[in-house]
Amino acid sequence: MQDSPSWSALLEHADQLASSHIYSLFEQDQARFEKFHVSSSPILFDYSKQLLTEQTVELLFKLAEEKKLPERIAALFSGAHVNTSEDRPAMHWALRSPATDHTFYNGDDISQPVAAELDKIAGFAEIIRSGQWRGFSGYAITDVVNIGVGGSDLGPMMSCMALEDCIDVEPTPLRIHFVSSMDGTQLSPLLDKLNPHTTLFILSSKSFTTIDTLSNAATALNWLNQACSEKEKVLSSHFIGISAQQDKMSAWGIPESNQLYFWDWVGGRYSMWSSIGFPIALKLGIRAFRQLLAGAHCMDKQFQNTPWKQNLPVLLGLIGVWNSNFQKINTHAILPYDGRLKYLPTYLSQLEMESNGKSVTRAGQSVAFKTCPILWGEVGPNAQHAFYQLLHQGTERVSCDFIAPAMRYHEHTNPSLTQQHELALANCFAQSRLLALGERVLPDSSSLPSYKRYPGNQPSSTIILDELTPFSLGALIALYEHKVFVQSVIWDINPFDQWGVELGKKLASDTLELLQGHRSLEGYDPSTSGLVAHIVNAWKQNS
Ligand SMILES: O=P(O)(O)OC[C@H]1O[C@H](O)[C@H](O)[C@@H](O)[C@@H]1O
Repeated sequence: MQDSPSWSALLEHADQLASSHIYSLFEQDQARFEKFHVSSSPILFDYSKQLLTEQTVELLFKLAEEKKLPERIAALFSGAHVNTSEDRPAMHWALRSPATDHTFYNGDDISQPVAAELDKIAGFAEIIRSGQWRGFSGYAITDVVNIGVGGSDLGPMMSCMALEDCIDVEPTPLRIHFVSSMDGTQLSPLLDKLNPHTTLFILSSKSFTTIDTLSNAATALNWLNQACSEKEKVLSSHFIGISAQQDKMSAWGIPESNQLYFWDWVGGRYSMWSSIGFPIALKLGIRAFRQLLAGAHCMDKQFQNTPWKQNLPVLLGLIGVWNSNFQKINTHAILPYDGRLKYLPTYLSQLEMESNGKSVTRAGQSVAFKTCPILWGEVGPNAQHAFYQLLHQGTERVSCDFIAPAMRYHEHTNPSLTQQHELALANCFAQSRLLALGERVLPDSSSLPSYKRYPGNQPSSTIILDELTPFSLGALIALYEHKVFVQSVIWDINPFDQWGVELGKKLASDTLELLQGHRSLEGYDPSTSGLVAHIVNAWKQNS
C-alpha cells in the first residue's frame, strides 16, 4: 500500500487523531449520532462511537474508490471469476435472487435450477414436517440430525437457534439436532437417547469428502443397521444427502431421490442460502426460509445500489479497515444482546477469519499490513460477567459490534419478559457507552483510585434490528458477507478460498496411519513421535 495516496493520507490522518478520545469527539459535536448512523429497515447502524470523523469517512471512501470497489462489486454480481485461486465465481447471492432476475452462469440461466432446488427443499420439508416421511418400520420421523461441519453446520445451526421462537415461523414438533465434531462427543450421547425407527439423518457436505462428517455418518449408519440390517432400506428411509457432489452422495449409498444439490459456485461458508439451509426450512417452515433469503437479497441490493454514506456493508467494511490498519486494533468482538444469537459469533468467526485470514494478495505477494482481525464473541449479557473486564481495563484495544433487536416479547403475556428485554437493551447501551467514553461518564472521576479507572476509547458499532425475524437475520448475515468482501477488496486478497485449512487435513490422515501402526515414525519431529509413542503405549497397556 506504500504507493497508495489514500492509504498514506489515512496514515497521516490517524496520526492526527492519535491523541483524540471518543469522549472529546462527542463533546465537540452534539450531532455526532445524526451524522454517524444509518437507519435502513430492518437495521439501524450506529457508528458514532467509533474513533473517527467525517474526514476519516471521506478518506476511507477515497481508498475504496482507489481500490476500485465499485468495479469489484459489479464483478461479484456479474458472475466473474472473483475466486481467482479456484478460478470460479462466488454466486451465493444468486441463491436469494428472485427467479425473475435471470442470473447467468457460463451462459446458462441458473435462476430456474435454483428455484427448482428451492421447491425441492420445500417439498422435502413438507413431507417430513407433516409426518409423511416414514422410517424403515413405518413410523413417522420425530428427530432429524444434521451431520456437517463448518459451513455445512454453522449457518443452519445458528439460524435455527436464532429464529426458534419467532412469531412468523410455522412451528413443528420435530426435534432438530446438529452434530459436527469428529470425536463423536455430540453423536454418541445423542444416539443413546434417539429412537432409530424415527430418526432421520441429513448428511451435509459440499465436498462430501470431509472426514469429520463421513466418520459421524458411518457411526450413524452402524447405529441404524443394529436396528435394521437391511442397508438399502435404511439408506432410503433414514438419510438425506446435501452436496455439490452428486456422484459422491450416490457412492456413499444415498439414493438420488434423497439428494439435495447445490453448486460449486457457492462457497461453504456462504452456503446457508442453498440446500445446506434445509434444516432451517425443516425447523421453521419454508415460508420463513424464503423470508431469510428475501432479507439477504434486500442487503444485496443495498450493497449494489446505495450511495456509500448509506451503504451498510461498505460502511461496516471500511470501519473495520480503519480499526485494523490505522487504529492498529487487531481483535474484534461480536456481542449480541439476545441469547437467540448465541451462535452468531461462531458463525461470523468462520465467515470473517476463513475468508480474510490471508497474508498474500490475489497476485500472490505477501501483504505488508494487517488483514482480518481475530474475531470472537459471546452473548453480551453473559460476557459482561466473563471477559468484559479486559475490554474495560485490560491492555488490549478491542473493537466491538453490539447487536440487539429493538422489539422483543411485545406479544407475550408475561410482562416480566418485556422488562427482561428492556434490561438487556439498557445493558447493551450502557456497556458501549462506558467502553467509548470511559470514566468521563461520571460527574467527577478525578478522585478515583487507579484500579477504579476506566480509560474508555474502545470503539464500537451498534446494530439494532427492528425485530429478530427471518428477514432481518437474512439481511444481517448478508451485511457481514459483504463487509468481508469490501475488506478483501481493500486488502486485495481472495476471500473465497481457504487453502490454509488443507494441509492440516492431509497431515491428520498421515498421522492416523502413524497411530494405527501403518507408517513409520521415522522423519517425524520428536514431539509428534513422542506423543504418538505415548498413546500407542497407553493403548497397549489397556488392551
Ligand atoms: O461442506 P464440506 O465440504 O464438508 O466442508 C466443511 C468445511 O470444511 C473445511 O475444512 C472448510 O474449511 C470449510 O470452509 C468447510 O465449510
